Amino acid sequence: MRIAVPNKGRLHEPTIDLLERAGLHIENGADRKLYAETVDPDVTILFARAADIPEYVADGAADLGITGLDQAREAQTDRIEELLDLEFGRCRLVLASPEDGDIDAVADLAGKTVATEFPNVTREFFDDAGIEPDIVEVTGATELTPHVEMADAIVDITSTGTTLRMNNLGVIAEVLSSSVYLFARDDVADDPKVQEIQTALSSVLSADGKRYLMMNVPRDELEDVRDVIPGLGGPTVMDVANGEGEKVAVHAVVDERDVFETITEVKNAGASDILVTEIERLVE
Ligand SMILES: Nc1ncnc2c1ncn2[C@@H]1O[C@H](COP(=O)(O)OP(=O)(O)OP(=O)(O)O)[C@@H](O)[C@H]1O
Ligand SMILES: O=P(O)(O)OC[C@H]1O[C@H](OP(=O)(O)OP(=O)(O)O)[C@H](O)[C@@H]1O
Ligand SMILES: [Mg+2]
Repeated sequence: MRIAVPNKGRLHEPTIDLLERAGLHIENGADRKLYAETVDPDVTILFARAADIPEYVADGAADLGITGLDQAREAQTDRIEELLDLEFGRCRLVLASPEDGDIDAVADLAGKTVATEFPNVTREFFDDAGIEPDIVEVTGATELTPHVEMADAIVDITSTGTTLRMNNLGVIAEVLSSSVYLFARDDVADDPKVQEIQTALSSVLSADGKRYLMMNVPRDELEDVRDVIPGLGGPTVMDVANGEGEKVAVHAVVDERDVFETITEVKNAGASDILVTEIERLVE
């Protein structure tokens, strides 16, 4: 099984980090290497440009890919499936034009020029709007093009909005909302190994923002403590060795945001020896 992941740029680090946290430790990867083995002898990592990854997967060079949804849409292939939203690399593809110009609406672009790194997604957007502007493909610094009379508007990525603001561009419409996904070629999407990888990645996302809470509770106070523990399916209750049946251990998965308040509440309800730990993975 081969997974294509971004070789550089902003998606590289978080992708590697996610694979590591999912237990797919990379064994012999080195800077500038194009592939690497993992702890799982059946899983190899290929390093490719974020924009090329959908193509790699569709063509069979890789079986799985991790890249932005925007890139997958731009590749216009029906051979890849979106398996899992990995919840990072969140951004929007937007149509934007100079704040001080006369383009204020999608309809104003009839007969005009739009510059973008995403010509296919852009064409589809304008097709849906029933408008046919000229589309000029660029490979970066798209925000510059309206200021040098190359284009009347752009379709480009924005997240914080800083780049648009700095270049005096205003958003006219959203074209696509994107984040990084795990993709698979359609003929391997149901493969057990693919499912295994999907479960491993998903378990990292499920653990995000969760904490594991452990405490000892006198058996008489168990109901009071149980009442104040929020979250996931109720706590696990176990007898404490040598506790002579008077105390039980209570374990629970709690939302990180609830931990502070919960500790005070369980303590007031009679719990002691309270431990809070991080959770690496949570397979639901
Ligand atoms: N500003 C941003 N905020 C969040 N996600 C972004 C942003 N810019 C790009 N992305 C996401 O990252 C993907 C890769 O971006 P891009 O192709 O620009 O690579 P890069 O990280 O800039 O590296 P390089 O251009 O050097 O290959 C985009 O397709 C998009 O999904
Ligand atoms: O809304 P913002 O937070 O300002 O982000 C938007 C910018 O981020 C991306 O560029 P990137 O930094 O990846 O540079 P690049 O053009 O070299 O890819 C994108 O192409 C925008 O220019
Ligand atoms: Mg970029």
